Amino acid sequence: MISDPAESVRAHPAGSVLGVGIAVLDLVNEVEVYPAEDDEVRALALRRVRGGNVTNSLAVLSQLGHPCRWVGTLGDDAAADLILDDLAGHGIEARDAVRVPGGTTPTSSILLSRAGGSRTIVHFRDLPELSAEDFGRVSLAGLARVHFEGRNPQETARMIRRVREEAPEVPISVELEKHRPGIEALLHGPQVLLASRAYAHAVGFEDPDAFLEDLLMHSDARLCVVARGAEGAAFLERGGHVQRVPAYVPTRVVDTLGAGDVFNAGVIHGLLEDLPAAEAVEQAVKLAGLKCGHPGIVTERASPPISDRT
Ligand SMILES: Nc1ncnc2c1ncn2[C@@H]1O[C@H](COP(=O)(O)OP(=O)(O)O)[C@@H](O)[C@H]1O
Ligand SMILES: O=P(O)(O)OC[C@@]1(O)O[C@H](CO)[C@@H](O)[C@@H]1O
Repeated sequence: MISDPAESVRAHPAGSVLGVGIAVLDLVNEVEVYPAEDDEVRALALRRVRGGNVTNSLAVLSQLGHPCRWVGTLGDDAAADLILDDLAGHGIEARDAVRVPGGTTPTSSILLSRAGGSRTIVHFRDLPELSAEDFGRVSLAGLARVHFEGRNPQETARMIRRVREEAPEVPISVELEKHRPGIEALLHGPQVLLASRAYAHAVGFEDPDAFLEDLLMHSDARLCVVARGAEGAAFLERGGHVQRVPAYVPTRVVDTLGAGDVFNAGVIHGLLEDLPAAEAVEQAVKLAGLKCGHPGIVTERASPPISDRT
């Protein structure tokens, strides 16, 4: 399993992490090098696994000892069964998941290049997303934290409002992975915003400092973080200044699929452990870096933790 920050893992009976977002069937084809258009190449390996940003993050959080719950929509197909089995195997509670009659579970066809460890994702989705009405049926009792994918902004903004009103003591984080129309509606309410570099670019920023200052100014978050791929991450706390954290470079980058999801889990883990923001981001960078040197998000539950190989 991915380890290191996990070395300090303790049991977390205090409350669970509720993750809200899509679950996906990932068809991961490992190839020697990324092919050219109209090429025909043999894959070296094929994995059919559960994916999706929030469920990936929950799988890591569960591995780190946090009780986890997921809510989102699923199709009416074998992929949904695979996803539910996998979540159950990770001890992630999914009883609030909404199965859409006749629906197809979102599917990502992924090429993972062994040459560079990069992942290229072609994502298919026509499944309706979780509505605020569905979320209204989800119990907010016993939560330590809620983490939302920044998608379906109008509905997600209503879900955030519900958490603020009914469980004001529960901290909220939102992932800003892609810029979507109306996403600004998600900047008010969450204490923590976790952005990707792609999001920063999409809203017009190359420079992480300027991006984080702008994001903090236009939100009421107390912590804004941006993941920067092989350049690591940067963060800004309200009242502080931007700090950059260099990437943790594994011996060899073999698989960056889900690095952002692992990174987000690392930050959330740090905050659940009451670490200062700098330490939470540092250990998230380390966790994500370790993950890049290792195939998959979490390995077989039976296998021993990988150690820090540098
Ligand atoms: N090539 C890499 N080497 C080391 N760490 C990496 C590498 N790529 C990503 N990371 C780590 O993973 C985090 C998330 O990476 P990012 O590329 O933003 O995610 P994704 O593309 O999966 O959304 C980064 O902040 C960094 O800490
Ligand atoms: O590599 P990333 O971007 O961190 O995330 C990968 C991933 O969560 O994103 C897709 C959904 O958008 C999933 O198919 C896949 O598992």
